Amino acid sequence: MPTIRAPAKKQTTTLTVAVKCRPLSQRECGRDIVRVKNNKEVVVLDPDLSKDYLDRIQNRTKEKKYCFDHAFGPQSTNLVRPFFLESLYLEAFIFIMFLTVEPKFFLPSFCSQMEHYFSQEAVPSKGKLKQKFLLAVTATPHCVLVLFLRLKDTYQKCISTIISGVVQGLNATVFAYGSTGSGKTYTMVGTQHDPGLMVLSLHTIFDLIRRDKSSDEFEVTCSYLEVYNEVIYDLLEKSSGSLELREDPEHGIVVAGLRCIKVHSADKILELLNLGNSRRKTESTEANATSSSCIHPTRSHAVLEITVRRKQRNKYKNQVMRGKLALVDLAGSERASETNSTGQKLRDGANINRSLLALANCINALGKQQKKGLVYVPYRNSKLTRILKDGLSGNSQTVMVATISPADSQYHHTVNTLKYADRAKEIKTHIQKNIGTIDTHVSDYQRMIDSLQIEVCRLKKELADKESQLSVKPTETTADDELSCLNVLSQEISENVQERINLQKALFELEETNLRNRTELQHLDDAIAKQLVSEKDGTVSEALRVRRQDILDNIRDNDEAGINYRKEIEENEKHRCQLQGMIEEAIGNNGNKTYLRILSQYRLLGMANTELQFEMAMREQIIHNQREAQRNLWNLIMGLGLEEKQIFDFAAKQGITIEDWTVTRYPGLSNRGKSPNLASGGYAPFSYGLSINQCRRSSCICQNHQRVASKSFSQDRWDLSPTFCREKHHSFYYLLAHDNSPPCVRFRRSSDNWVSGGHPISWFGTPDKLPRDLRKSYPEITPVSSCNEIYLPTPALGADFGQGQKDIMWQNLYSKAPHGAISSSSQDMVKGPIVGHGRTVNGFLGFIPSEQSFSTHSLNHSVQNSNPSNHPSLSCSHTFTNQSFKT
Ligand SMILES: Nc1ncnc2c1ncn2[C@@H]1O[C@H](COP(=O)(O)OP(=O)(O)OP(=O)(O)O)[C@@H](O)[C@H]1O
Repeated sequence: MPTIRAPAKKQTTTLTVAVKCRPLSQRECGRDIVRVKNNKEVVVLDPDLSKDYLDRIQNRTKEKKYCFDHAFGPQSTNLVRPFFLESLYLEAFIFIMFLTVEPKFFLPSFCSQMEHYFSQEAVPSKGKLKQKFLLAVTATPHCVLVLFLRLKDTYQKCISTIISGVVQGLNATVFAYGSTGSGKTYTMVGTQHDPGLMVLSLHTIFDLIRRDKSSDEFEVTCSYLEVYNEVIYDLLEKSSGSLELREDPEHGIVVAGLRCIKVHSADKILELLNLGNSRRKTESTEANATSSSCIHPTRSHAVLEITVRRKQRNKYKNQVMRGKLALVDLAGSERASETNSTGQKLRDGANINRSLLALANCINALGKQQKKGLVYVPYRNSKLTRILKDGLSGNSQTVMVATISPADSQYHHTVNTLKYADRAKEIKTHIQKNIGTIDTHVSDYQRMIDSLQIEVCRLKKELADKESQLSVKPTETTADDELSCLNVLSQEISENVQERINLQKALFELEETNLRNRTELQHLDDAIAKQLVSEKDGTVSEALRVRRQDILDNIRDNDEAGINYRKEIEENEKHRCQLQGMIEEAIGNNGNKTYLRILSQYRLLGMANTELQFEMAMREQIIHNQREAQRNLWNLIMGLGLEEKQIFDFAAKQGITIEDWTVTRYPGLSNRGKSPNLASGGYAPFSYGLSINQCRRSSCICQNHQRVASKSFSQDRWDLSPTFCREKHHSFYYLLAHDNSPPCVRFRRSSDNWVSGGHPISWFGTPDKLPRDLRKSYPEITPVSSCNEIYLPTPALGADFGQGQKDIMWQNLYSKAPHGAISSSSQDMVKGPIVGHGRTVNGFLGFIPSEQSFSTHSLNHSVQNSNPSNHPSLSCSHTFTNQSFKT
């Protein structure tokens, strides 16, 4: 029996930002300009002491003040404070001494004693006692409060809560950001006497595992990598080559080939950590030689990743929770121009700054996003931001530790760091337990990759055999030359493919962002129109207008970025054609054609493998959407106010088992009518998935709330049904209307068509857009066969969005092709069974006929073509159509 599980609850949280100011070092002979107040406020004084009183009171100073979740002054250490160093401990000490010398206060009859002292004149030393009593009364809450705050102040407290989450299957990221020599490594790695966050968190993890009372099985693994010059190296390997980033549907961004070591104690990881640290790239720069206390600044970004797998032994036996803790020590954020570096050093600086600039841009965009709507976040601009993507906006509880120096010479760096930290406060992440599930089509892809890899191995072997045969031939040198030329070409072509994949993914994300922006714009327009109608004087709320303008700006910015990406893809394509031509020529001119052909085939297979991985990444997005849809379905079920029993009965009738029911109580949706979308007739902010079914086939989330017309054969009129949901999910396609006619239309996927059986026959499209004369000529749709086949006119859907589909061939909509027909463009009619379709881009529905074979050339076409159904993401998958879309 198929099973469904209630989705894990998602919790939105903001980034925790802590600032740590290191002590002034002996090498720095400047002034201390940083003040930390109340463990939260950071004041940076104006470094210019010559400013007169007037300047200061008129606020013409460069003094800056920021407030954060935590702020640590120069005296703070990574774990505990030295005793008696701080006034708190002194206060506490005095108080304890006071209590010890006055044992009467410990008596149980404390209150009555006090009454006695103050009511009876007989007590000779009343004045002294009263004084002591008042001191005790005022000191107690003060000490307790300050003690509490100070205890919270330690780093252990600051991050231990998120670390306990890692053992429960949550993700967490901690990264230190700051200029060179500001104390990032000290904070993250620490010293023997003052261990850093990496060490402390490891101890916490193992402590938690040791203290765990359940019978669950734990497995801790760790990896340590560095990003240097935009190249990823494994710090746990002695001489690691460069590693590639890959997007895994289940685990997010992963580094292919990175060593992951199983560890059983914190000490073992510390050993590895020390080993890895000794391999990090360090350099001495001008900036540091003069201005900082750091002699060998690190030039790379280091990421320690600790994964805790928890195999449950209770009733959810097959569940595996997987928590991930990423601890990141970034390189210094100073600008390359400030380091007076040249040559290799300048290149390092530029690359470090490229990563940090990309990180800063992501922080800026994410910060802006919280205030202004959806902004494209350029994660793809550097390896670092791709690695940190989850930590910045995805499923992770994240702590940013901004490190600063108190020296006046570092004023600009300090203020810059604090500015970014301040923006980062706005960033929101969504945490959710990583509970292991197995997705069938993901494993299908994995199987395909595996078989491709086997094929690659076979060819490799064949190649080696050929090579050994060739090595005895006299024409060795010429062959070698040609080979090395071919190698260079192949290398270039694989880089070219990688670049194109990155560009397409970026474009895809960008369009997703803008799609959501457009949906919000539509909602805003509706809201503004409603307000205009209801308010007679025609005044529209300023907030709505401002928001609308912001979204329009974002759309424009994103569109511009999209145009650039498209241009880059075109360039990339041209380059690829040139390279391919050169390879062909090289093969043609060569005597050892068979060998070269194998070599070329081997390279191409490697590329196919890469493209397949890209395809997997796209699928991941679709899976993500499906999960989102499933979550919304749960919301919807909860919103219907049905009894638990009713839902279980219904599910049982459909042959579905519901697992883990308890976690699905979503706030605000517990009662019928509470859902704003259902009750008010407004549009739902997201697509609501409405299918639970056993078969997992192709999938697609469609644009929500598009007006759809349906025509019932019993009545002779069109019913305009503005849907609040329109979604095809797995092998069904659902439509719900706000009103009651028809309340729900469901399309089932038959062996080769979409069938609407038992429900009114419906036509998808927008009749108001249907030209009048055509309406006359095609007054109704005739079912093609007895099983009520229907056609989904994709151009008509596109037309609803005004996406350049003016000349729609309406006759296509009524074609009576024997196997069902869906046009993949406005002009062509493609015959053949529909095996699935891709995804909506700008509200456009794209279908892929299974029997149509696409060449890589279609990619080129799709990039230039304004038809959104030919989106590059779809085209890329065309290469694999026959395997990947047939289910
Ligand atoms: N909280 C602190 N207490 C005492 N010393 C500190 C503290 N923070 C940093 N330092 C000292 O300041 C110097 C610079 O620190 P660190 O190497 O951690 O800087 P960094 O920001 O990691 O530099 P880079 O960007 O080059 O990696 C070191 O000598 C370190 O011992």
